[in-house]
Amino acid sequence: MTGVFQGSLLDCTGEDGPRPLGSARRTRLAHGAWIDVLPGWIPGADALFERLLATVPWRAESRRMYDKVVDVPRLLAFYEEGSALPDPVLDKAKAALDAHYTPELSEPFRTAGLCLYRDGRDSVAWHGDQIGRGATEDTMVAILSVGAPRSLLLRPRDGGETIRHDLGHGDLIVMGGSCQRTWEHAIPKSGRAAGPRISVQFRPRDVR
Ligand SMILES: O=C(O)CCC(=O)C(=O)O
Ligand SMILES: [Fe+2]
Repeated sequence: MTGVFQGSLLDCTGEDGPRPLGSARRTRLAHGAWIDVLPGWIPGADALFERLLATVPWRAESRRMYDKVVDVPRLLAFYEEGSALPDPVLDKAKAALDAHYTPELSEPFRTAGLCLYRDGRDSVAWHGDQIGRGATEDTMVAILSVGAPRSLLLRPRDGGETIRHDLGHGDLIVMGGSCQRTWEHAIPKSGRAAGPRISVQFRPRDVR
């Protein structure tokens, strides 16, 4: 969470596998939402970033906005339930998330969405992951960030202060409880020179 220094330091420890999720710090938010944050969760995150950048079949998407078709400002890849993830480190990450969160979530994470923010002009607008059950039920979305840190913002839907976490280099954030329906999140455009970042979102079935 604190950027290049911490990312590189943890990369040098030679540990194998994700750090224990028991050390994630939980912050309870308004309306029954919460976030868990664990900086430097994945050792070797900078190498993982390079591999994902090179091997994932990144797609550009466009979306209709009123009467215009606009490019989505980031590249995407989606791994459906049951499909092989693009890197063995992501299998380990998913297994660790399942082992830690299944008692609370009552189901495993099933899908992995990947976003590539090529530079500070790429972004995602304010939204909740509300396609499917996230609109009506408590759930979890776990996001692993690799590459250069970008700010992930969270704000309550009904107004209130915005929370910011700078995430990259193997950091983990898990959004839980009512977070997808009572809060919104965004990765705003950045005027500062921002290097590329990849996020991997693990979600349960029928949450998107
Ligand atoms: O890149 C991120 O950390 C957030 C991505 C996101 O919110 C989404 O794809 O729904
Ligand atoms: Fe999202």
